[in-house]
Amino acid sequence: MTTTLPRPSRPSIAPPTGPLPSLPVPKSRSSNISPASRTSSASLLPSPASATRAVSSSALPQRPIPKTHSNSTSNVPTLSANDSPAGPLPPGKTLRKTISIGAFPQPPKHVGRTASHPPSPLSASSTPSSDTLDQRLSSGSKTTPSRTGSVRKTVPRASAGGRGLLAKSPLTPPSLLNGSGESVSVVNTGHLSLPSPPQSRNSSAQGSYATSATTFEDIGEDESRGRSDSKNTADRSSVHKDGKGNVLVSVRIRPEVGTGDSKQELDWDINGKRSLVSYKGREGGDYYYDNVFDTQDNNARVYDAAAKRLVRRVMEGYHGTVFAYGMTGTGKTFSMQGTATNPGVIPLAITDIFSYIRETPHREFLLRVSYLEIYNEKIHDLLAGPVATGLNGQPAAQEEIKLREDSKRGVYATPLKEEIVQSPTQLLRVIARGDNARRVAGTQFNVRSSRSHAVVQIVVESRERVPGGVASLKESKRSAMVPGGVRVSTLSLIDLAGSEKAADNKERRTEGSHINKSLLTLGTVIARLSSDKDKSGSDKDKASKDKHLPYRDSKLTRLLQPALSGNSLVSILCTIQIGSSGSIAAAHSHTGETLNTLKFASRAKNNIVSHAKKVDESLGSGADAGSRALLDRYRMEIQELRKQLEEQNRAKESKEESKEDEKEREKDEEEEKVRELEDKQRHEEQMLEMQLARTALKERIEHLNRLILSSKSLGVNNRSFSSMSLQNRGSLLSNSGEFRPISARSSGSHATLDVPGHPSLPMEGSEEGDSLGENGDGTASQAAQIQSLQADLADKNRYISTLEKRLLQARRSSHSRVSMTLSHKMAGSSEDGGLVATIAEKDAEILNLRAQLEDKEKMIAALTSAGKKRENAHEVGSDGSPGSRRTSHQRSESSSGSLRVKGSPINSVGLLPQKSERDLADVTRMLDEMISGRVDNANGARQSSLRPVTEDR
Ligand SMILES: Nc1ncnc2c1ncn2[C@@H]1O[C@H](COP(=O)(O)OP(=O)(O)OP(=O)(O)O)[C@@H](O)[C@H]1O
Repeated sequence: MTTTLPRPSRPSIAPPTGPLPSLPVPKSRSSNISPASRTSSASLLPSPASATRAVSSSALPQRPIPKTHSNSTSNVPTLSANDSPAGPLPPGKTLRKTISIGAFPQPPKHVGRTASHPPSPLSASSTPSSDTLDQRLSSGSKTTPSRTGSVRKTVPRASAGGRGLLAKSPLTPPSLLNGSGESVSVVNTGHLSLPSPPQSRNSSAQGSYATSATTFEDIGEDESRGRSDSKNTADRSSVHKDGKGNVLVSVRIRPEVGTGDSKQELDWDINGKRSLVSYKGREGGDYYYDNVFDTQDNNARVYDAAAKRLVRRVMEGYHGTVFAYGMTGTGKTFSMQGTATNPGVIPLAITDIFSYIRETPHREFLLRVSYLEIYNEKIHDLLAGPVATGLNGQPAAQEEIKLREDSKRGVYATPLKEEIVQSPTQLLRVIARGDNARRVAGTQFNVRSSRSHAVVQIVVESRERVPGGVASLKESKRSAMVPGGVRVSTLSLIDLAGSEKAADNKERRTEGSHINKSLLTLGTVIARLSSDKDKSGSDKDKASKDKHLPYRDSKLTRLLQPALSGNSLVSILCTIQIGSSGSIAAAHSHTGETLNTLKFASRAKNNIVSHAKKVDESLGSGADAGSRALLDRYRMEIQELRKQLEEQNRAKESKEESKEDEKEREKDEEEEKVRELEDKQRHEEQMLEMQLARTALKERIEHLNRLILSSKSLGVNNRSFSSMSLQNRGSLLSNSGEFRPISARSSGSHATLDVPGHPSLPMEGSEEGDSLGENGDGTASQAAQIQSLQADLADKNRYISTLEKRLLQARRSSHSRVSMTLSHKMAGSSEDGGLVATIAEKDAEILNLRAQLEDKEKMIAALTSAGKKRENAHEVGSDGSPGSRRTSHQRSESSSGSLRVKGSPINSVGLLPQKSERDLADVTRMLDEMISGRVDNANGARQSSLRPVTEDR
């Protein structure tokens, strides 16, 4: 099984808690109310129609007084023995002397019925006990020797009669199904509030349904338990053979209203225990039926004996039909619907249906209900709701409901609304709604006479549940297998309109003629069933027989065709009224009608042959969608929906996956952005660092340039002095012309960057105490200068290497992090170009600095060698030449003199030997060239290197 269909509310053991259907006001409708005005029928206030009826009812005595119809031109079907299509019956002869009994319920032996203690509607079944049956069967006589249990002896008339009429009086409690909102009382009675008939109504295995598991194929067995005499054994065999056991006929006598102690009543003998009705008057005789209910029997007993078993069979898969037949006002509606305190066949069947469902956990059920009426030979849907009003204020034309026939469904009305119901309360509400819409009117004989035949159809679909619990249910769902087919059976509960004499009112007369005509057709069909039954043995014959039967003469017989022709289990409840509380004429009329009803019942019992079989379980597949059981269609729909759900789930999952992907992508993008931001920040930091480094470098270069320029300017202006300048490098010439050795380092101090390890330099213009040297001849000063220059050089070297390192770092990080990351995005951008250019500049700067460094190293080397040579020369001079020790003044003079005489500076001084002088001159020249050349280069480079930086800024 692939699906689990909605189950009727299982915990219905508890009383229904919801509000019960709003019940209609009695007499709220009349036949002169058009279908369009049906809506008003639900009103709780008396309607004009009810007022009309009130008048008509008040015009009548408390109980309708039948008129004398001796010379009436009535069109009532008078199915007397003489004019019966079945042929005349001999006077005084019963139509049926032996009966087919107990086809439906088998009475529990312990349950008996006593006249003084009418059974409670909730008590166990009170069908006649087997003793009674035995007694009845053993009598076998036309006359009834014993009057035990007869109406005369046992009926407390006043109370019974009072109950009868009051039920339909506007002041009396309304009918259970069409009363006026007696929901509380309904609940209080317990009939509907305890939807657990197994306990309350003894439908359990211990009760009257001890054989509930049997089917109608078991009927022979059931019957054999209820009969013992040979006569009935013979009858039983015939019953079993021809299927008459599937037809149950019961007669119910309505209690009298008023005193009712008329002579007519004395002519009747009602023996419920023997299921016998005896009439001693003209055309009298004994009439045996399956059940005879006397005036004390309540609806529960009627249901238990006449319908309960049939209802159970329907639940097991048989079609079943229960209908009430009888003269107007005899209690058909009372028996079918009942009252709040005395629920009838319909509500009791509903309770039993749900009890059965509760007791059958291995099957699942689906119930749908429809409710129609045949009024003036037209079918109306009682569940269709109010008829819409057209533009002209007239009721809109409704599609006519027609009867159709197919092999699967038999005869059915279409289009007809079907409602799926899931609880007894819901089903009762639906039926109450239909009752509200049904046409009723006050007549001479019944203040609330049904003017139509009403048909409630409950379709029961059921199928086996999946055995093995949830696991196998899942398994079968997966394989889309259905464990069993769907069984569809129908329970038809029919309240016929009563046959009646011609009414004064024209409308009533029209209605009456239609009612009577259809009832006459019904009688005719049933009578002909009897005449044809011997001729038709086979199915083929049956079909040809059906053709000759006038089913189509009326809508009622057409609708009942499947039941009457044997496809259904049938239970007929005939209602009669034997007394007369009116005039003698009325009593006569009653007697005639009662006898007609009794004859109809006997013919039905004798003639209707039912071969009802359990319906086949259809697997649903193959059949067209329309004819498929709803349970099947639901299963397929559920499968389809489940498939859709799975697809939706899959789509949702993939959507969620892609959503997650997108989220991840977004996350990645965010991370990328953060990374880029960090890179950018780092880049900016590096740029700042580089700029700082560049500034420092620039200043350092300026400083160095200043130093170099001062040396150069000295060397360039006076070549001879340049040699001195080598000695006094870094010294400044005082205004007075005296040499005042000043540390060259001091001039650059202001520009010195705070380079780690760089010695702090003295302020510009400060003097060094030992600037003249310890000898005062400049030798020491030169050495000091050399030292100072060396220290300076070391500083520069360190600084340059620091700068180099930082530049290298900057370049690396720029290349790796910034340029690499951004190059693909910002390829060709001006910033990138600028960066590359900056790096190139830095490289050039480094190269320049390196070159300067080299120069300086060379200078130092030259100075060092010059210093050494001078020392040597000095040593030579001091060996023998006086005046070798000169004042600084003299030296300066000679120097200046040598400077002045370009090309022979040393000669002019004449202090150094020739070779040494030449060497020194070479060195000096070389230094001059180097300095001038390098400084020019450095200046050019500086300017070029500074330019972009300035531009950058
Ligand atoms: N067994 C009964 N016990 C008490 N009252 C009864 C019984 N049978 C019928 N009555 C009362 O008799 C009146 C007529 O009954 P009901 O309307 O059921 O007759 P009917 O056969 O349906 O008539 P119609 O064919 O005109 O519709 C109602 O007031 C009903 O309460």
